[in-house]
Parts: sequence; structure tokens; C-alpha cells
Amino acid sequence: MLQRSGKRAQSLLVPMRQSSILDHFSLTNRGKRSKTEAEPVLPISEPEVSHYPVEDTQEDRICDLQAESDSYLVDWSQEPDTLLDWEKKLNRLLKKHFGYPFLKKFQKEALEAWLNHQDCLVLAATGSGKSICFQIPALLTGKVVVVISPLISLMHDQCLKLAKHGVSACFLGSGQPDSSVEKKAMGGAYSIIYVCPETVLRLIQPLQKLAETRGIALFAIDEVHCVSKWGHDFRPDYRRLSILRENFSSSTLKFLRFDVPLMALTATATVQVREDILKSLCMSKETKIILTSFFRPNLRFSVKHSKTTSPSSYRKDFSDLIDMYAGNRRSGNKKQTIISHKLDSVLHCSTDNSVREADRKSPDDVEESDDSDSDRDDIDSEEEWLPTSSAGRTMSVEYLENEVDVFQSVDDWDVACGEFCGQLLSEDRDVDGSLEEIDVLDKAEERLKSCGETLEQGPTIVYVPTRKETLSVSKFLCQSGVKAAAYNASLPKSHLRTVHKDFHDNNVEVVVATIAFGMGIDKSNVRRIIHYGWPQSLEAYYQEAGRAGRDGKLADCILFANLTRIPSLLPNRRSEEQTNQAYRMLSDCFRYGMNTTNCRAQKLVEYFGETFDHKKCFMCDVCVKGPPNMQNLKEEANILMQVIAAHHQYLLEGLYDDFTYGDVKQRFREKPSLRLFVSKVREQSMKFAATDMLWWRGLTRILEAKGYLKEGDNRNHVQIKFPEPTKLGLEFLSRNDQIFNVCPEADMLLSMAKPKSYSSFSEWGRGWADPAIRRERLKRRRHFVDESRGSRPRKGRKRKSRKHNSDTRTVRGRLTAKLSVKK
Ligand SMILES: Nc1ncnc2c1ncn2[C@@H]1O[C@H](COP(=O)(O)OP(=O)(O)OP(=O)(O)O)[C@@H](O)[C@H]1O
Ligand SMILES: [Mg+2]
Repeated sequence: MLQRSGKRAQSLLVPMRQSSILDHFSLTNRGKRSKTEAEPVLPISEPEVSHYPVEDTQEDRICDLQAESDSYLVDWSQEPDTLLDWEKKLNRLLKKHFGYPFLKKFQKEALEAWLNHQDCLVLAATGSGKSICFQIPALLTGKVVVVISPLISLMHDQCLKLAKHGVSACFLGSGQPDSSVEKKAMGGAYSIIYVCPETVLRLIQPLQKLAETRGIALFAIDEVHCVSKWGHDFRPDYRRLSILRENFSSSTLKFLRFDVPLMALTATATVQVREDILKSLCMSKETKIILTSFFRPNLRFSVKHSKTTSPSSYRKDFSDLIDMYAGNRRSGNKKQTIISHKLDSVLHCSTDNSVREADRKSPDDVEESDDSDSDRDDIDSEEEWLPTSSAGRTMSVEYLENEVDVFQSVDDWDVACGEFCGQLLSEDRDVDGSLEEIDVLDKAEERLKSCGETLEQGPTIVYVPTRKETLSVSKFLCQSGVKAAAYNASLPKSHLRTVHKDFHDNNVEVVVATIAFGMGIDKSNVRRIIHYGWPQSLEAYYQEAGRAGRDGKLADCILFANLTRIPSLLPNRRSEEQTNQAYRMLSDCFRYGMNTTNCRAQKLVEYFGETFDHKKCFMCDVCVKGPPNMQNLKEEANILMQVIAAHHQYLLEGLYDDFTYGDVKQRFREKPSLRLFVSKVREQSMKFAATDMLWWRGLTRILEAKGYLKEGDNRNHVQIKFPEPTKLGLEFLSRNDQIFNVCPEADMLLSMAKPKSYSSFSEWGRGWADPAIRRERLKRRRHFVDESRGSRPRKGRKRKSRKHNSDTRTVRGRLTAKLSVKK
């Protein structure tokens, strides 16, 4: 093996050698293939007949396969004209194997890059057909394509598909039940080898041998966003894939005339992630970046509020789903019983008794218990889920599918930004904004605008954050007569395979899964993707939502999330910087949910750095409902800003008022949180004494978006936590405008629709045991009561409370009336 950095650094400086298409197909220095060179074959030959998995273990069979593969070779040298119309030939091959009439523009561009021995980064929407880009080179050349993929389910899925198309393929790794497959693969028995990064790192030497014998046409790194620590699904082993460039370059393997090209593909990479990919994989400076629109015009996005925690929420939220699937067969549900049995056996694998208890209850037995009120004022909740360690666990293929146990190494943490992105991206963008593609989008838009397409029947995937919920939700659906199945990485492999197959064969209507059933699942008629609980990032959300509507027909992507709670990170092992990044991504996702004014599709594609050319999607919940009426919140914004500004002014000048802050001033000085400021607002103005924290939280976000407030902490939070005024904010305060018109966000609307007043009594118990706090509270309370009673004589405690409550009720009534949405 090579010493990595020095050699690579050198090769980055030397421009990549350019070549003709002929070079790509010639079998340089590979004596075993001289037969092919000597005897040109027809441009397109009979289809390959080997199937996945290849049953025959004989060496002869391997040779046969090679010969069969050779028959695919297009002998460009014999027909110079074919160099010009290679696309035609390619289309014939495409039609023959895959049944598609022609390549899409971006697929063609990717293949052109490969033909030029260029590295290539393909950024194209989910379901756009990225796989073809790396499958075709194997068919064209007869060499092997090695595909690095993060999930067993994805590899399995793709191998099955290729087998149907008559292309020999296999996957390697611990998920491969047949131990002989690896040896056969290294002997050149398969045209396409799917492999997880961990395994490819182990197989470098056999692969070098394979490059010399059958030849390696390409290394494809699918779902390449996994390379980046800035992405949503960082896999440390992906980062080590730079080893491919080092070990498969022409300077290392003397029999190669050109470096084996790298093709990296993903549907969800922000600009920052793209830069990181180029750098981390040591991709060439001439890397072709192919960027297509991320917009999926047939996906209908919406966000709904739900607690998502109990069977009572399930019953409410899945009622439409249950009606649709189970409505017609309420009388006899044989099949559902079978699936329930399957699930029961799976449940025995679970060690969580509480889940079993909850699951045993019939959905109808469970009382509705809406405790959403108790969720209010829960601004500190993100701290409760600080990452927990899973140290000591080594990365294995099982973990690759494990949504919470992924061991995140931080070996090579401080990677600088790549230098390729900006210019190249914008150049390519112009090229990619082809008439052809814009046409497709415009047509879709027209169609949706004019006829209001209806949703067809079809399968559903429900994504839940935890494994526990895959079991409880699927159990609930089964009991309600839906053919549902759970899917998570901890379930037995045989079960996962069955679910996978049943889903593809339309025997299962709903799969309730964690992210393990995510990337690359390519079933054309999925009509609904339901996210039941906050996703961890918009990248993950869009990736999973992208499983819907791959046939181009209308599909629903519904996010059920508790809009009254700040979402928390799932436990994982992260460095401080990774935690910060994870919070930033979660925060973007939270803001997507809270958005009430912008088209959801627009928000999503703009998140990936794309300019949204269409005014709106015309069908997401925001486009359909329209934004809520604007409200003049000048008074509310003013008082909150004043309290925050005053605090920071005092802090700067050291002017704390002992009466106001009392003994707890030190604590306030350290952490002036939003909660503190809101309680100050409540104290200072009777009008706001009973207002809900949820509402103020929304206003704080609006003020932050306007640039009036910023986070005072050095860390990222899902929602601004320690607000500080900006210069712009202080200017806002000094202006005498009477109007501050804004659209309330989702949590503000909820707070107004279901008013839940704050009462100081709810906090009364907190800190009561501390004599200093108790003294301070009593002092403040006496002061407040005396003021509100005026000169009247002091009566019993009961009477005082009533007086206080009636006051607050009046204030609350007034405020609620003011804030209520005009219908
Ligand atoms: N040239 C083409 N013409 C028509 N359909 C195509 C073409 N190429 C691919 N497809 C279709 O696109 C579907 C999705 O392909 P593929 O799984 O490669 O998508 P993808 O871009 O990899 O998506 P994801 O990002 O979700 O992995 C395939 O099932 C196939 O039917
Ligand atoms: Mg794919």
C-alpha cells in the first residue's frame, strides 16, 4: 500500500491525463483479456444470463461468466463512427436491459465523465435514477463495477433488481449469508459488486488483483453524503474511502493507464457537505460535478401537530390510513392476524416490558390522555437528551443499519473545506438547467394546478424515531386491520428479509421503520411517507420522503410532530463539534415544521442550496391553506426586546437592581434564558401575566429571523435559548414605529387556538426548599398582592388567590382575543 497523503497531494497537483473513449475500453496489460482485443465483438450482444445470487460455485462457471460479460464489449476501435453515436448504442443497451428508451441528461453526463476517466460527483433528487450511472459501465465494458453502499437492505434490493435485469451482481459483508460469494466476486464472477465501506477497506489487495484480471471500470460511492460529518448520516468508515484513490491509481498499479475513476452519488448534500466529500475522498481537481434539481413536483408535503407518543395519538393520526386499508375488510381479516403473529414473535425479541404492556392493550381500551398542556414551557428539554456514549462498540455492518448505535469516530476531525465547489457548481448548474428538465417540472406544475390530482391507493412507510415505536405502531396498525410490519436493525435478519420482500410484492401495506429502511429503497408506487415524530435533520427527512412517488404520480409526505415541544437529539456518540452540528440540523428541521408562510417544497430545495424557480408547489399544506393573517405584534415585541435589552445593559454596566433580582441575581447574570425574560415580561405587565411560553417562543424565533435577537450562548440550540439583542434589535427598540406585522408561526397558532394560560402557581413549588429563593418569592408576592389589592384590608389567603386568578383570567381573555387568528 501507498503512503497516503504525500502521494495523493502530488497527484492532486498533476492534471489528470485526458484520453479518448477507446482508452477506456482497451484492456491494457491484461493478458487474459487479449482474446477480446483480438476478436472484436458485436456492439450489443445477447443479455448476460447469470443471476443473483450465482448458484454455480465452479471455476468454470466463473470463466463462462467472464466470457459472457466480454460479449457486451462494444468494440469502438472497429467502428470509428460509433465514437460519435455511442449514446445510441448505449440507449439500445439501456432499453434491452432496463426497458428505458433513453438516458436522462444527468445520466448521460455522468457516463461522459466516466468515459473521460474523470471523477464525478452526481447530485440528483431521490428516485431520479442515479444507479444507472454506475451500472451501465459494467455492461459496456465487461469490467467490474464496485459499488460502496451503506445499508444491507439497499445492497440486497439493488442486487435483486439487477438479477431481474439479467446482470450478475452480489453484495459482500456480514449480511451476505453465503461465505463463498466473496471469493467468487474477487475471482471476477460478478459484473457489479456491492460492498459496505468496512468490507472494501479489508479487500483492497484482492480488488487490486481483480483490477489486473477482469478489470475494475469504476468505484461508485453511493449515498456519499455519509462521508461528511456535516451531513445527516455520517459513517466514519466512509471517510476512509480515500484509500481507493491511493490504491487504484495508475502510479500505484502499473498495469493501469488511468486511475480507476470514482463516481460519488447522493440526493441530499448541502453545499458544505459537497465540499467535504470532494476533499475527504481525495477526488480529482477535474471532478465533474453534476447537479440537477432536488425538486420533486409530485410530492405533497404537510406538517401536522401530534403528540405521537401513545396509542391514543395513533388512533387519531392513523384513522385515515386505517379507513383506507382496513375499511373494506373489517369483517374478515385473516391476513392481518398472520402478520400480527409474525410481529408477536418479533416482540419476544424486545426486552422492553413497557412496550409489551402498551402493545397488549387494544387501541380501543386506551383512554385519550392529552397531556400536551404539560409540554408547554418546556424550553430546556433539549438538555435532557445530551448524547450518551456507546464507547467500546466497534463498527460493524450491523451497526451500519443501527440508527442510534452508530459509532462516530472523530479521527480526522478538522478537515478544511474543499476548493472545488463554488465555481464548478454554478457552472454546472447552468448546464443542468436544461429545457428538457424545466419542461418536466412545468408540466407537473400545470397538471397539479389544473386538475388537483387525487391520491391513488398504494403502500405506505411510517418512519418513527425509535425501534420501540416501530413495534408499538405496527402492532397498533395490525390490530386495526392493516397489513403492517415493523422494520428496525435489531430485528432478526430473516424477519427483515421477509418484510422487505413482502413490501416489494405488495403483501404488506404499511412498513413501520426506523431509518434502517431508508436510503435507496426503490419501490415505485409508495403513495405515502409518514414521519411520526421529529426527524433529526432536513437531509434525513428529504431522503426518506424521497421514497414516495417514484413513479411520478402524486404522493403524500406527512410529518406528524409535537409542535409544542422542542425536539431533542437521539442519543449517539458525538464530539462537542458534532453535537453542535447535530443541533444546527435539528434546528433547521424544527423551523421547517414551524414555518407557516413559505411553500414547503421551496423550503426543502432551498435548504440544499438550490434556487427555487417555481413560485410554489401549489399543493403543500402552506400553499393550500395560505399563510395565517398578519398580526401587529409591536407591543409584544417591544416589551420582550426591552426586557432583554435592559438585562444586557445592566449586565454591561453592572447595575443590577437588588429588589428586582434579589439573591438570585448571580444565577441570572450567568444564564439569562428566554424563560427568565418571559417571566420578567409577565411580572412587568399585567396584560401579559398569564401568557403562554409557547407563544413567546414563536415570537423570539421571529425576532431572531429578523436579526433583532441572537443566541447569547456559544452553542447551537434547536431554538434560541439565551437571547441577546443585536445592534439591529436595539435600533428597532429606539424606533417609534407603531407597526410590527408578522405571521404567527405554528406554535403561536397552536397556543392561540388552545389557550393555556401561564400561572405563577405552576412554578411555585420549584426551588421552594431553598430559603433564599423562598424569601425572595414571598417578598415579590407580597409586593404584587399589595399592589393589586390597593388600600383594601388584607383578607384570607383563599380570597387573595381568587382575586389574582380573576385578574389573570381577564388579562388572559383580553390577550387571547387580541391574538386569535382572524378566520
Ligand atoms: N433513464 C431512465 N428512464 C426512465 N426511468 C429511469 C431511468 N433511469 C432510472 N429510472 C427509474 O428511476 C427509478 C429510481 O432509480 P434509482 O433507484 O437509481 O434512483 P436514485 O436516484 O438512486 O434514488 P435514491 O436517491 O433514492 O437512491 C428506477 O426504478 C427506474 O425505474
Ligand atoms: Mg440510489
